[in-house]
Amino acid sequence: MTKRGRSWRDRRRKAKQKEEGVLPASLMSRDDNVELMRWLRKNGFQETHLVLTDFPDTGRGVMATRNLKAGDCIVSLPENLLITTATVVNSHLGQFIKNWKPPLTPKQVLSLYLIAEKSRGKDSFWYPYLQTLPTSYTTPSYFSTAEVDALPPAVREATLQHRRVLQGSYKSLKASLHTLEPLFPDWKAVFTFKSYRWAWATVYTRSVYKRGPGWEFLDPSDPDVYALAPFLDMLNHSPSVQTDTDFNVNSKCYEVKTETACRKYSQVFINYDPYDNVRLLMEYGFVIPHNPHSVVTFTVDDLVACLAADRNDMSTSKNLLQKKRELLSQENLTEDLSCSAEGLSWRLQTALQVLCMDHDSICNWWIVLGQTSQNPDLWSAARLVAQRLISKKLEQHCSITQIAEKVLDPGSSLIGVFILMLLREDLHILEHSLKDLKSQTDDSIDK
Ligand SMILES: C[S@@+](CC[C@H](N)C(=O)[O-])C[C@H]1O[C@@H](n2cnc3c(N)ncnc32)[C@H](O)[C@@H]1O
Repeated sequence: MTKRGRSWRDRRRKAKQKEEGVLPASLMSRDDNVELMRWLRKNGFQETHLVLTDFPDTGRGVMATRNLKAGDCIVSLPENLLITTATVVNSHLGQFIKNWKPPLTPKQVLSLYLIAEKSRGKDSFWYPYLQTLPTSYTTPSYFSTAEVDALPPAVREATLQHRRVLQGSYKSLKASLHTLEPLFPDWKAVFTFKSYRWAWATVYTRSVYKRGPGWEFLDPSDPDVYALAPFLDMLNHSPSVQTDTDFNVNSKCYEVKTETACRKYSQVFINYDPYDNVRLLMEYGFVIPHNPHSVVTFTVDDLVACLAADRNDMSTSKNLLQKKRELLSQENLTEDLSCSAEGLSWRLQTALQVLCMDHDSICNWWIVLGQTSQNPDLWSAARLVAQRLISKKLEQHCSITQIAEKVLDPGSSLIGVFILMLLREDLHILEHSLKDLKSQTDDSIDK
């Protein structure tokens, strides 16, 4: 029998709880959470009707203890409980940050501060908060080699880029870490790449938007808009809710208002933004099943390759093709060429029709800006190319998914679960889009 890890057993238990309709487990009796709530209240956090809870499908989140209606302010966190660049500048680290060479970005400042405060243990004001933070994450810098290899090429590239940014960020600040020696005699052991990776992921996955004062000594290439917000950062994301989260300059509190009612004993979500699953995986380390914002994207080269597959197609002559490529980039039709559970995006349909035009009709290329029904012949040619495009992508995706299913063990890694979920969602989108195109073709033959 294969040995199953703790995360597998946890998920099994949660799945069983879900099947049995058992209430999710409250986390409020855990010492660290009791301490967190006590600390928050002592520092001006207003009582909420929310409790920390372990949910079967999302892990730790927040549950409503009464019905919440649209317009309710569900969290109000005073400014003194936010960690921003101002917190760091006004701390014992401030003078070091001001003199850092090369200048630090706001994300680097917050990451350094998190590591510094964590290393102070109970002496840190933030200790009750820091001890409730995850000790590791499921963002790209935590993917194993097998997990990176299992990704589709575009997502793999985004993962590697994410890692390069993190490594570059650590490398650039490393040169001046020794200046912290007066505060941290063991700075080499404290500010390691591993601790930086953790702090960086904490800032990435848990910050809310709050515009800072624009410190002249910070690198302006990264905007100063991040704030770590204890308790508020326990709220999970759902694409189907609407929330209004912002700093209220009158009350001097960071507030979350829900625009979506929530029933007592249900999980309270906020909406991070209308992100697709790739972006959620890259930035937050999770994916949403049936995410309405998920898309499979194509490049112009993908489209052209399918056009060229039809050797009789006059629309592929070299000069004409070049002209069409220029047209697409001039009209900003080279990006967001995608399909979703709703079918082909307007941009993909339009780009395909442009590519299917012949010499004579290309002068009037703008006719494709209307409905596809206005150019039935052109659209039926474009639809055939679209079918080839999607069949090809589906074939590639099937083999990527089959390999991933063999090499990834969702029983022992949550990252594996998310990667497989991402791949299967993409398969579903492609299958659905292909079916839709085929039935459109059948309908047009029947007419
Ligand atoms: C701001 S934190 C939310 C609280 C977090 N679940 C915790 O226990 O600390 C954001 C992280 O929560 C997780 N998360 C948020 N929404 C999720 C969802 N709908 N499903 C699964 N994980 C989610 C992801 O790991 C994400 O990086």
